[in-house]
Amino acid sequence: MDDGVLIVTAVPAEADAVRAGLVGDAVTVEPVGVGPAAAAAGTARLIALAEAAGRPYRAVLSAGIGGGFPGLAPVGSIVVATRSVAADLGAESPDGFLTLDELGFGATSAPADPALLEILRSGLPHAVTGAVLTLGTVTGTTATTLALLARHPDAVAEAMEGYGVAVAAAGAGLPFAELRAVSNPIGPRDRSAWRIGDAFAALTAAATVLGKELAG
Ligand SMILES: O=C(O)c1cccc(C(=O)CC[C@H]2O[C@@H](n3cnc4c(=O)[nH]cnc43)[C@H](O)[C@@H]2O)c1
Repeated sequence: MDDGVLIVTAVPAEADAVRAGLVGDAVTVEPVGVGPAAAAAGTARLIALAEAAGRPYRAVLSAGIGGGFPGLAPVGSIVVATRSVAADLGAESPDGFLTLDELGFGATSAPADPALLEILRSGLPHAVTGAVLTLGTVTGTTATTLALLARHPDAVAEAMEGYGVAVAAAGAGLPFAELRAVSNPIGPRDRSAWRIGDAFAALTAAATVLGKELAG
């Protein structure tokens, strides 16, 4: 017997929004904290606890709100990640940013599991798909927005946890995917432009569909 699918969010309000769309107990939703370190540590702990209880998860999703790149992922839209990228993990140099891969220390891009990605895309046909960047610092200037897009032309959104959840899932040999509801445009910081309620509503609607797709 397995414990189904684990959906990891950053904060309790995101977990509540996801749970509000779910029926049954095939999906477990847990908040583990903001940022990639909390996400990796919290996810690894939840996976280990489930394994120790003899009810291992069969897949792990990172879900929550996120920023959308203007013109690519509008506020209120749902984003399905083709890959989750640790976009600020590396080194600055006079010639530009060097990724961890370029430094020879490992991969900074975690691709979505192909089967999970197909489930998300077919269940959410209106979702925007593309790379979702994981950042330790929320982008707040046009310069950083443009630099990120130049380094990652396939990026459509950013958040703070996906890559961390992916590392924990990979460590346990579990399939991984990331889903985001866009709460704000990426760019010059304007907290008044955040539409967190709209994003939570989109998250609940997406969970309603996914609960059925993931239960099988
Ligand atoms: O308003 C602030 O100053 C502020 C600073 C840091 C984080 C927050 C959050 O509310 C983030 C919580 C959660 O939301 C995700 N998120 C949402 N929008 C973005 C974004 O544009 N860039 C990165 N992350 C974003 C993130 O995954 C956090 O867990 C508020």
